[in-house]
Amino acid sequence: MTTAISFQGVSKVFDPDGARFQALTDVDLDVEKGSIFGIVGYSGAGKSTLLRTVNALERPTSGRVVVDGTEVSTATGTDIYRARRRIGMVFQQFNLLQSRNVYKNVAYPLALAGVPRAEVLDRVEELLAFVGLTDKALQHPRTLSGGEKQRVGIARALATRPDVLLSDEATSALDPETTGEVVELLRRVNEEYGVTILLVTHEMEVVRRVADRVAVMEQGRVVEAGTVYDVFSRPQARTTQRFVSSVLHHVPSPETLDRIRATHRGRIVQLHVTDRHADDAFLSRVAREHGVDVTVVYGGVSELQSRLFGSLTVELRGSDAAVDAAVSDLARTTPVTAVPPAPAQGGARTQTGLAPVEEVSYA
Ligand SMILES: Nc1ncnc2c1ncn2[C@@H]1O[C@H](COP(=O)(O)OP(=O)(O)OP(=O)(O)O)[C@@H](O)[C@H]1O
Repeated sequence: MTTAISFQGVSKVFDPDGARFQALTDVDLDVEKGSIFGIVGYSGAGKSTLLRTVNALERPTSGRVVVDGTEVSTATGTDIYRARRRIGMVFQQFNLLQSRNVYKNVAYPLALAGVPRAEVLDRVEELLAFVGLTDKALQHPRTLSGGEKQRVGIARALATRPDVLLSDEATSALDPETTGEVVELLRRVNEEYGVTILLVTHEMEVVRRVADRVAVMEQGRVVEAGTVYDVFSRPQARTTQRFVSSVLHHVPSPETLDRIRATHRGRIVQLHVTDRHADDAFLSRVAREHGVDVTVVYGGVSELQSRLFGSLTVELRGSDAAVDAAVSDLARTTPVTAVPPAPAQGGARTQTGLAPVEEVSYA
């Protein structure tokens, strides 16, 4: 893989007025050229600080940040100026110049770079057409909707033909429909201009829709990273499980599980479904071969990056030996988690809703 952005042991300590605060600790990540890489985490996790090291708006206290071969973390003078021209940025609050119209906002970085006027005109026209705002060129930002303002922000960020686009919560101020439009636009920026996108968000749905890979941050550290498929289908860290459960509803909440338990007296297990099961009537085969009844009592299957994944909660009924054999058989192709009887009223519950307490894994 060709690496566009490399974070190598990046740590950042803020020390305003002696109040030392460690915002980043030993972050190691590589972002592949031409990919969309999501960084998620709750407020204060250090996402923006990490993003801002890429264009040297923040300097690491230790470690290195390398963008297309240039070590931006130590670059100064013309080196940093040159590196920044290759890196665009969009912000949650758009950061448009209110006194200038849409055309002049998009033209601004080109004017700063001393690009000849005729060239500026061509580039701005092209970009306004790309983001669908040709007819708004002479309007001022205050007359635009949030989605339109962000499209101006994206056009402006692309003006100098960057290789990398940094998106800092670009959709967080937008409603869900407008978020979808902006996410779609980011996908086109990636596909049509080949721009590598590093995208900070607290919205897992945005990552699900558009990112190739994702890193989950907590208290300044990366707690999990991988392809979007792997992270969504088998989240490991508790924070990741919370984020994933906010957008996927394949797994019953503890309350729903209690209700299921009350009406289904057989053995209840939860199964991960992956694309290994795509054309496989695995449940009916297991039922037939082991002479057990299998009923799906909860679950769902989604498609992510053109691959299947999900979770099924099933009830198995038959003799203990037959059910044991069926569970062992299922566990050969998928992780199986046994669901114990519902706890008595007031009993402990998991916080995430991803799996009941005292689960027994057969995987
Ligand atoms: N210039 C600064 N001086 C002191 N502390 C800072 C500074 N910038 C950020 N921090 C602190 O570093 C921590 C991480 O902030 P950061 O903005 O990177 O988090 P985040 O994950 O992007 O969260 P949010 O989405 O709320 O911005 C926060 O506790 C924040 O208060």
